[in-house]
Amino acid sequence: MPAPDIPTIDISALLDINASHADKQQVAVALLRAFTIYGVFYITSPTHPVFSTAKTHDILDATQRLFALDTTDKAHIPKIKPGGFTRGYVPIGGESGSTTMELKEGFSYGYEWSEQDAEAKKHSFNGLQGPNSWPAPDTVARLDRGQPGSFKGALDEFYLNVCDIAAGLLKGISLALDLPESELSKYCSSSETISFMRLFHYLPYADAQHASQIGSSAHTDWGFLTLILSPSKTVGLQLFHENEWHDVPSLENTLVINGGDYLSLLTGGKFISPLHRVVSNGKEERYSMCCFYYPDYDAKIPLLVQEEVKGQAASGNYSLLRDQRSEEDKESSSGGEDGKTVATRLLNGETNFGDYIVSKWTQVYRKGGAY
Ligand SMILES: O=C(O)CCC(=O)C(=O)O
Ligand SMILES: [Fe+2]
Repeated sequence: MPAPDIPTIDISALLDINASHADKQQVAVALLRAFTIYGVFYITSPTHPVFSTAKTHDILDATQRLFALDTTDKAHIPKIKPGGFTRGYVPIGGESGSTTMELKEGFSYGYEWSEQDAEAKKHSFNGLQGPNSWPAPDTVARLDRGQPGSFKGALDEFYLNVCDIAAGLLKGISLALDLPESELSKYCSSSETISFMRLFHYLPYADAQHASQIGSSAHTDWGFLTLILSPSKTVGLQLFHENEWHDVPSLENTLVINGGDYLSLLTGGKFISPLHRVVSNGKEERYSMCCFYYPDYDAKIPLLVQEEVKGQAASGNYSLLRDQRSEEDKESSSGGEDGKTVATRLLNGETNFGDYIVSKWTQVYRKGGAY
């Protein structure tokens, strides 16, 4: 299906501390429309480095070099583990949001603590904070291609820049909700230390029905915002809108924004957390760089919309509130609280966002995985 008329919004005013209130308000109006009709849209800001062809090339190049490593090098990158804190290599089949095999490999990294900070903080890290898991130093040196520090440098810079863009977007979203500009930032005082970036390499598969294999199963994202760069022009991300799947093709010098479940719940469902998936055209590989921007670890669902939120939860469309464990894991676990009970505690403000997300990552972890 051709894509619906998904807008591209120039968010420059939200990134410029000297912008006028009227300019920011204009962006807020566009955001309100995009979030309430689609939940997915493109953003750009022509003078910001993230939206430049040169920086897009750098980050794609670093991503492709990483996934081009041979099996032995990849085997030395620590693999993601169950338990919530997701850093390191995601092998093919090592994760799924459903019972379908997801044909992708990934690399997950986030805030780069200096060694001293990591050492000093190690006893007080929350369940979503901790040091990154990079490839072995000799592998990183090869990825640097003669320019020491360039590989990690490109990835770190991209992550921090994208977090800044997310923080800017929150101002516009606050205005779109008729709240003071700084309102939603209150829930994100240390978001960049628990949010993270995932680099993905999707492999082609032949199943045109996407039943036995898929790139990423149909799901909604759990957090505040997801910001996606995918320089490949091939088929990939799709949005479920008005009962049909629509392609969301990459557009030059833009990021795709996906509203997350947390944001949708804050707004009592007014802002859509869209159902989306990643599929293959059977021929081409695809690369994407996705930043999952979270609220603070101890954020709750604010009381302001609590009653409406309970209503939304009953409709059951959020992946955040669904049990995404494999059938095997559901069968083997007995006794503990079921997913629904824990989700209700989140909605009642009895559970932190962070503690809850830790349990979600464990749900989508799959044993094994191939290189
Ligand atoms: O790779 C993409 O474009 C999106 C991936 C995605 O939806 C996810 O990992 O949550
Ligand atoms: Fe997603």
